Amino acid sequence: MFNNVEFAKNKAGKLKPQSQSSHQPFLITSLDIIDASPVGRLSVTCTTVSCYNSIAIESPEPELHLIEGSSLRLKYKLSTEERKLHFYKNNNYIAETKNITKEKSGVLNVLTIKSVTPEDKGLYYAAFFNLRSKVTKLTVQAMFTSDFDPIFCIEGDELQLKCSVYADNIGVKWLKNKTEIKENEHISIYWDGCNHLLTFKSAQMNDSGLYSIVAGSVQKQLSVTIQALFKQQLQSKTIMEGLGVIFECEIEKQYPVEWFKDERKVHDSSNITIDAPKERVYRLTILKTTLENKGKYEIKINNVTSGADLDVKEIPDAIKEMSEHDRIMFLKAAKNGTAVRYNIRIILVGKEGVGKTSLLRRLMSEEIEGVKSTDGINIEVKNCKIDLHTKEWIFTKGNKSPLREYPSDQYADCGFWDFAGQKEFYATHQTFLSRNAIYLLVVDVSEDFEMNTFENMIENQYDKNGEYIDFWLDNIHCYTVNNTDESMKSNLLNPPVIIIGTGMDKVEDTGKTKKSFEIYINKLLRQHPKRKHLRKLLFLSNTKPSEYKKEFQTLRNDIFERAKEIPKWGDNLPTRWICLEKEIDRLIDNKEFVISYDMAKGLASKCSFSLEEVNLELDSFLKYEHEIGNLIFFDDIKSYIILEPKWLVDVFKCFVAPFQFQSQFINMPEWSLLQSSGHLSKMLIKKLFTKVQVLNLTEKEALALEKRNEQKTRALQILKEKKAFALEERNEHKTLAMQILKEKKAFALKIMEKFDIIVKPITTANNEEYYMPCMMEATEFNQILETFNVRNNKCSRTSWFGLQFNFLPPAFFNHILVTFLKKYSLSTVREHTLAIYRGIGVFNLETSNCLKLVVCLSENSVAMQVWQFKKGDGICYHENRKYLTQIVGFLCQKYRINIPYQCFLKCPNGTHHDIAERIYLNDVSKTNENYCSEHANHTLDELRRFWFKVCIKNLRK
Ligand SMILES: Nc1nc2c(ncn2[C@@H]2O[C@H](COP(=O)(O)OP(=O)(O)OP(=O)(O)O)[C@@H](O)[C@H]2O)c(=O)[nH]1
Repeated sequence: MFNNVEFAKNKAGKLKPQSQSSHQPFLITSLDIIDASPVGRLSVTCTTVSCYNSIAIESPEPELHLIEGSSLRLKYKLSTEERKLHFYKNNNYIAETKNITKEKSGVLNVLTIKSVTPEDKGLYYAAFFNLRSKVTKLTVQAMFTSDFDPIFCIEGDELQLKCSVYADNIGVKWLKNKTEIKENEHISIYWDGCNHLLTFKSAQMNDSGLYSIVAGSVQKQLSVTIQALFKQQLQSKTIMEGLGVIFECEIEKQYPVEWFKDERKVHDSSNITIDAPKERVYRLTILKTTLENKGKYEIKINNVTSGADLDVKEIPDAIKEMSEHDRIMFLKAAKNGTAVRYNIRIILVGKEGVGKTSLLRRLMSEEIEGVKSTDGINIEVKNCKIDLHTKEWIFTKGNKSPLREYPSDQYADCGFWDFAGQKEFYATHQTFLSRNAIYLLVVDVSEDFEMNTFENMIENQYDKNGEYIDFWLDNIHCYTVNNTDESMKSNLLNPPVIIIGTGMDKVEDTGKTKKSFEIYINKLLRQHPKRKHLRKLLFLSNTKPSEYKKEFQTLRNDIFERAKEIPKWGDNLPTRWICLEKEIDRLIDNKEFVISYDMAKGLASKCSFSLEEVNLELDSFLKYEHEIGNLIFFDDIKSYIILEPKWLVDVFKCFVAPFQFQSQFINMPEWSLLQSSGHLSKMLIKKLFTKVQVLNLTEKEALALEKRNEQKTRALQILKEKKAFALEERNEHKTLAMQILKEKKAFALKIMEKFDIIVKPITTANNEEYYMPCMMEATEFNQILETFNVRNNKCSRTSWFGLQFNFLPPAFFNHILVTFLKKYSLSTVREHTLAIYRGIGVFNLETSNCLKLVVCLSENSVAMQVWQFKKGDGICYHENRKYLTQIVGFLCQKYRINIPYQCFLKCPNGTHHDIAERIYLNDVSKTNENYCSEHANHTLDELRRFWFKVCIKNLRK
């Protein structure tokens, strides 16, 4: 029995002896509670007690001091092998973990902690029931004496990772993603005694992550977060040349900055401002971009760079050549975005019946059965698309989607204009020719192509192929445009011309024909600059093509390649302008060939043209479209816009009728009056208009046209809703439609007037009478001399003064003559008939009618002379001479054609059209002693005194 043994209530609620009076181990197998008082003390009776007098525990040292990371082995020896010890730390049972193992081997009980940490410090012992070992006090020295709090750093700033170890002889390794970090130009590793430092000179975004710091066998982790410096990066921009652009970025914290363009530092200049930062927002502004501003822009802040590209789109050439106001309107529209679009205009020219229409059909993959030479003046327009990447040509056939639905940045718009070859049309062709086109000059090589040059143009003698080639190349050369880099390199001129020799099926020896045609073209063009337009000679047969029609595919490829040489290829336009172009295409698809300005305004609003300035922007748009040949618009006759040249051709062809088609006018006495006097009577105008289909609709057609054209739903709605008033409304509507037709007729006349096809000479009393000199029959010059009795002794003639052009397009003379008609009063013959003839006008220089100025067209020349029916000695007509040269200068500017000329004089009785005796004013070999070889009695001074006040020698200087 044991008395006075104290028990304490252990955690598990069991009673355990607290202290023992004897050191003998004992085992209580049953315990009877005898008396429960006093509180906290129990009187117990032990019924069975077993004692293990022989059991003892041998303990490790009472104190141990370890370094973090080293291992701890506590070895306890139990005097019996049969029993196993349990281990405790700070009175808590120690369970096994990866790091903690317990082993028993015979009497040996070992507790192992593989790698100790400071958390392992405490009091350790082993126990077997209430038998306990001695306590071992473990202390652990931490390897790292610093904390490892997460680090936040801004990109570009210096990033430092620090740690301290407990002793100065301990090495530290820095790792990221299990790879040891080594020193390099951006990273330095440093230690000073116990302190270690890893430094990144400029933190990068990819420096974020979890770092490991290893000392001995201890590894710590450190989280690093790099915050992007730029809250808002620079954005790449595309801008139209002339517009301003701002590069802007926002950063986390304010730093000094530097801007670069293509790696060169950018400084403030008159066109570039670099703003001081506002609320961490940095800005570089280019006030007005030019093509030189294209490039890569970068801002460097604290070693971090944000970059963006600036693409400056070139203003289309056509816009550059327009007024300042139009350029401003264009740029305003471009601010809302631009897009690129590719247009190709192909103009087929050549003599009638050479196969232009057939060739066009072949190019469009159509059959040519039933193609006949066109009756009179005509124009056929066809469109297709070309895939810019695959170069595939897409035509609308069957149910395919309309061409306008192909995206304009991936497909080129290809428009063909096929002119009928009748030469009378040449009076008006300038309206349709464009500087931005590819010309297919079609020649039937089976015909005789020997050349006579186009002598006596006025008398309609263009009969040889060569004359046509020469004529068209001269005309096209007038439209020479600025060249692209590409064409400049190859010393070529735009617009490009491809000569297509058709009719190869009709020749016997194709090789010989090709060869002689090539030799012929070479001879024809010699060194003339017009030859630089020529890109290729292609020979084919429209009627008997090769098996796979390869020649037409070759031509398609050539067209596509040539298109790229034209300056307007890939023009960037405001997106809303492209939208309006598509709206116009839609109208053309619906056969609307002419629309009112109001209707165009409606479409422009639909395409988001600026509301306040819709008229101004629309005008600029229309001028541009006119310039590139997409439509016909005149700033001074705005009421209508011609969307398809066919409409204008229809009008022109009823007035400017080729000779062989004039039989249709046989029943019109007014037509013969026109031919003899040039007078275009009101009755004739009315009759001619009846032949223009679009201006001569039935009431029903007019009504339908009106409904479509103007989209005036008002009338329609009323018709629908108020059937009772239907009749009345219809009548009203009909009147409106007729009114529109009347307006269109007036517009057509104005256009013809604008093109100098018809003119109101100032002579006519009420100034309402039109004349059309180009349709008059030719009159012999001698006959005119007779009519005015010029050979009479009372009349003296001045010398001729004239301009000799390299090439004078017939329409150009028309313009000159009409300009004279607007300034000078025409002489009259037999009081009523105006002295106007085909290519000739006789004007009164003063009210007494004693001085008459005659202006004549001859081959490539304009010449004038004054008939003096009074003593005109000493009068100098230098003002009239200047007027002629001024007109030519003005017309060249107006029609943007470049036709060089030289001035000449000729003796009074000489024939103005004969080149032989002309004395050219820039020919210094001629001296005053030169006599006219035709009459051998006038000196140069005698010839010039009529036209020049200053000495001719001075003039040459
Ligand atoms: N043998 C032959 N006949 C051709 C060739 N090309 C066209 N033709 C025929 O010549 C005639 C006139 O052809 P078009 O294509 O209308 O000629 P065009 O140049 O358009 O004529 P215009 O409209 O009057 O200017 C038609 O009967 C065609 O079949 C060709 O290469 N060989």
